[in-house]
Amino acid sequence: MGLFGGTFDPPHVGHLVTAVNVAYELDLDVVVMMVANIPWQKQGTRDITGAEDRLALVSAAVAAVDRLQPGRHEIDLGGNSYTADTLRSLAADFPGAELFTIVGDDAAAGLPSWERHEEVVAQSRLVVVDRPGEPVELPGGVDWIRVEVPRLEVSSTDLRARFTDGRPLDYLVTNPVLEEIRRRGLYGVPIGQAGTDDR
Ligand SMILES: Nc1ncnc2c1ncn2[C@@H]1O[C@H](COP(=O)(O)OP(=O)(O)OP(=O)(O)O)[C@@H](O)[C@H]1O
Ligand SMILES: O=C(O)c1ccc[n+]([C@@H]2O[C@H](COP(=O)([O-])O)[C@@H](O)[C@H]2O)c1
Repeated sequence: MGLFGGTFDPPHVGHLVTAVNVAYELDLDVVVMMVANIPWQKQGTRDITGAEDRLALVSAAVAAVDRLQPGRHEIDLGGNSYTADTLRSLAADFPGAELFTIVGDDAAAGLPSWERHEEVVAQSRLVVVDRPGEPVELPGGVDWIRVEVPRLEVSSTDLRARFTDGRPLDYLVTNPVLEEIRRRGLYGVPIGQAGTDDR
């Protein structure tokens, strides 16, 4: 089972392409896209969309995708989200499952700063995918599994900026996610904006 966690504010095609390709390459039955409740290292740097809204976007993103599932364990655990606790919770729910923690190389570089990171390494195999840009030095002492996936220069930060300044979102974010954003009036988009639905 793969654990692919994130803030997903919002989820984009870079996340989805990563998750399906890692599932395929490592022959994982399921990859859980785990929505961080409080991404403590990002908190304070900007306003973060509510966790239930972000979960609804991830649910919309993966609804039609085999092997991908939305995860609400971190929301249910509450408070700051620590991957060490998430892995424990998944291990309790799926006894005996081999766990793979999947991260982009930017997140991988930060592993030593994670809460009880040695537990993360002990409880799971660490999988890293490269994002576009400068190669990142991976923390030592970890037997990283590197998986090549199509590198897409997409980030949630860029998408939020596009919502603000009106640049196109097409092909960077999937239509079900855009519809859910409109339904919920997130990122400054008027609720039920014309062209989607009238709710
Ligand atoms: N384009 C991408 N390709 C591969 N992995 C990605 C990509 N974007 C994000 N990731 C990985 O997905 C996980 C969750 O990322 P996150 O939700 O923070 O997205 P983000 O686009 O980096 O967000 P932000 O721009 O707000 O920091 C992290 O492991 C991150 O490295
Ligand atoms: O466990 C931690 O302390 C920890 C600190 C920072 C990030 N993480 C995890 O790394 C993943 C990517 O995080 P982020 O903040 O880039 O969305 C996500 O699963 C987070 O829960 C985990």
